[in-house]
Amino acid sequence: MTQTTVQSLRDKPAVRWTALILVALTMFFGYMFVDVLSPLKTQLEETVKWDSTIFGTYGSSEFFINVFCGFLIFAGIILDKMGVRFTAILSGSLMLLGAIIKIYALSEYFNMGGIGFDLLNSASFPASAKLSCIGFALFGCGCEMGGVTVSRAIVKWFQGKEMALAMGIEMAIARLGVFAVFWTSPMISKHFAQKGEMFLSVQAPVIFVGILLAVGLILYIIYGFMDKALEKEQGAEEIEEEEPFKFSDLGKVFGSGMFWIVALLCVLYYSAIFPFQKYATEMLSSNIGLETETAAKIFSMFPLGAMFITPLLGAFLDYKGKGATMLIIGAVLMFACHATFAFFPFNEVSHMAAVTIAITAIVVLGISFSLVPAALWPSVPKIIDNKVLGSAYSAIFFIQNIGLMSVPIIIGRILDVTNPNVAPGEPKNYTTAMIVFAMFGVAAFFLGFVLKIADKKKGFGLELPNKTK
Ligand SMILES: C[C@H](NC(=O)[C@@H](N)CCCCN)C(=O)O
Repeated sequence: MTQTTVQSLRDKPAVRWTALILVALTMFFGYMFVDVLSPLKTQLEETVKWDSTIFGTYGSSEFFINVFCGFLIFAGIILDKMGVRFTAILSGSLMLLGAIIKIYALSEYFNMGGIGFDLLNSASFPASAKLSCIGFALFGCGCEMGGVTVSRAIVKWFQGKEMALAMGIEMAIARLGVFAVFWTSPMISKHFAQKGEMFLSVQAPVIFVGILLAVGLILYIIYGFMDKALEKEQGAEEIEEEEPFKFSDLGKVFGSGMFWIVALLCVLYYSAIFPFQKYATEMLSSNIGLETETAAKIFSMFPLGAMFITPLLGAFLDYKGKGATMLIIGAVLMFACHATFAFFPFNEVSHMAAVTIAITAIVVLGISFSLVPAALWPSVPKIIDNKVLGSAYSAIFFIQNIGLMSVPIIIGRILDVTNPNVAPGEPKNYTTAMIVFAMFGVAAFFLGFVLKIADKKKGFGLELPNKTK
């Protein structure tokens, strides 16, 4: 006699992996948009007169609303109250709205005195930059909200199944987005620059990724139908999710010493990664004398390496442990890369040697960027009570966003101060800026040690494997 069991949608691998691909693709487009202008810093300087301070402020603006209005905390509440479907579509819409504003800000029409130009323009801060910041800030709300929502969606579909693998793959797909944009953005820009279309040379890459964000919103809507079908089938209460957000949870989270060590380690480490991405292309062309397109291609090896190694290191952590050690090694490697760009005399060696050393340093940073995220995020459940895990993650993101917001401004200011007589588009001295990035590595290294010692004393099991035999 054969027995037939009714399979839930979650039990069908093809269905749950389709759900993952739908939400991960939107994050892929989101991460592309985050860095769409990063390889074009020099062109922005020449075309729309953004000096390094302005560029830094623009880079920071992604996090303005998340930090100053505490939007990330509200995002958690919205997610709890309205659910994954609504929040996913809201975050996708915010990302698209931000993109449309940025596309308008970089248009020839606007910059030639179009609607809103006179209202926003000032000698010290061009209207194109102000409006781009507004667009990027709205986009940033959607992107960070999307990040939290996607994690929740993965829990919904994968809890009790391949959840860590699904999270690793989602992160890898996001890294692929950064890789893709460091290739496509300079290529599109060059195409229009060669035709003498200066505004389009910075606007067209944004239009391209803006269209992808519209596709991303459609994917979120399609995901919404799958989400609804799952809820209808099982009933929302049957799906084990994290506890709903409560303000009192924040007290418990902020009262934990271990939370502060991890949150500070996170802000220090990520402050030397995402803000560095914004300056890396110009730093490479300045240090080694490369064209923008070539410098961006070299830098694209960073997210690509991280994409392949992160899931492997996640698996290593699952079976062998050594989470705190991985954080320490990651910080050392990050310091080594930034210190190389700060101190190595690239102009005193052959071009070939300079390029080889630069590529090696970038690959080392890629390994570091695999070690730290692979070890950091899965460490949080070991030190924080499961009941307040959702609040802990949003609190860590909030603290991290403060660093991601401040550092690009600081680096931009440093570049302008240390390069007083450098004309727009000319190579810059990046030594001081790179020393600052390297110092974040030193601080993260010490915090990694503090974490390891605290773990040894209190027995959180950060060095132990996740999987029990
Ligand atoms: C998972 C982690 N993402 C984050 O930390 C985000 N809060 C920051 C993303 C910055 C770009 N918007 C990661 O990507 O490792």
